[in-house]
Amino acid sequence: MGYLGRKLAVSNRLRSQREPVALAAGHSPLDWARLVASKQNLSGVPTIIKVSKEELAKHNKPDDCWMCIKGKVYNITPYLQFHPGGVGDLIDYAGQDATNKFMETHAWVNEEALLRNCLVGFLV
Ligand code: HEM
Repeated sequence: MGYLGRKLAVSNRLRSQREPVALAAGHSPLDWARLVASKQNLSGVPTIIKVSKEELAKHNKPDDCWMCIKGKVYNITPYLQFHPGGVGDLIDYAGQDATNKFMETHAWVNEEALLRNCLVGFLV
């Protein structure tokens, strides 16, 4: 099975087990893409920083939510309402390294591109 076939198989498996998530008006993937294209800094920090595990752990609330994926720490707060998988699943990983869960769920998702405006820095 090729890449797209695999993506479809995993995607269908996830969908068959879940109710589709209703995204609020103005929070479609296209709306998020527009925000990314605007190049607005959504990270909450003026410049990229080094983040310790302890610091990461402090940002564990919806209105102050950092998450590490593949060594990069992102401010997920602006993205929460846009996540096609819903807020609930995402918030479980607030202040944590979500790499394993992310890869299990949707290895095909390009988080570096989607979250480039949300980059806080690097986990050290
Ligand atoms: C913060 C980084 C994340 C980003 C940028 C992200 C992005 C996305 C995107 C773009 C989709 C749609 C994928 C597709 O249809 O092909 C999706 C779906 C999903 N995400 Fe995430 N995700 C993130 C983290 C997580 C985490 C940590 C979980 C934990 C469980 C999760 C759970 C899900 C689920 C279950 C779906 C499937 C929703 C469905 O098809 O009904 N995601 N995510």
